[in-house]
Amino acid sequence: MSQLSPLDQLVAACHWIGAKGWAPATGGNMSVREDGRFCLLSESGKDKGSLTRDDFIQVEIATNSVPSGRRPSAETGLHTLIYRLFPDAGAVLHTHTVNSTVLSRVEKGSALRLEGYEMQKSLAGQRSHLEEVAIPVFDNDQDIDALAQRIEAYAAATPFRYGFLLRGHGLTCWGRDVSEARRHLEGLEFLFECERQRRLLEAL
Ligand SMILES: CSCCC(=O)C(=O)COP(=O)(O)O
Ligand SMILES: [Zn+2]
Repeated sequence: MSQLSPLDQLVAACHWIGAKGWAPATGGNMSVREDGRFCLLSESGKDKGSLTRDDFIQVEIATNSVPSGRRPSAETGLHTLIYRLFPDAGAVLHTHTVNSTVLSRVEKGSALRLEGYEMQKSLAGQRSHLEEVAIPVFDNDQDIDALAQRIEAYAAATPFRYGFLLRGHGLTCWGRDVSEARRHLEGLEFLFECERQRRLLEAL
């Protein structure tokens, strides 16, 4: 059990993500739920690998309103959507990795289907490599409200867990707390690397 506060755990996760090279330039954004009403979101335009506690901004989950008047992530609407859709979600991590950027473009369908990998068990509730894990892939959009509406409509028809890919953009994933969100990010990123290698080798 970590002695760090959830925000300090999130700051540590951001540094870890930065060290992995998973949030190049100013890419990526991260948040943690405070309670049923508010979350704390990374400030827009910063290097997410060097964030401190002061770089997180309180946002109202229901309305996206920002009491401080500061500028949280441009993708705030995706984080708040996740907190509304998944009441158990306690932290959200969005990264721009090469694997998630490329695979989401190569995959032309509406989901990346992972099957046959022991590491699927890094995802909460997965018990066997024989089960399929479907990670939805949504076309990217600069209109975050429109994108959030598309994701919400998809989720109503096709329930999913863990995260989603934005085509040519990256992965957004979550967990019940920062620790689980980190595990899901690391597990999914490993699975994406495997899937990229498998597709490359099987094309030979
Ligand atoms: C070069 S990053 C483009 C914007 C983006 O996709 C991202 O994740 C970072 O945006 P933010 O407003 O959260 O800094
Ligand atoms: Zn992004």
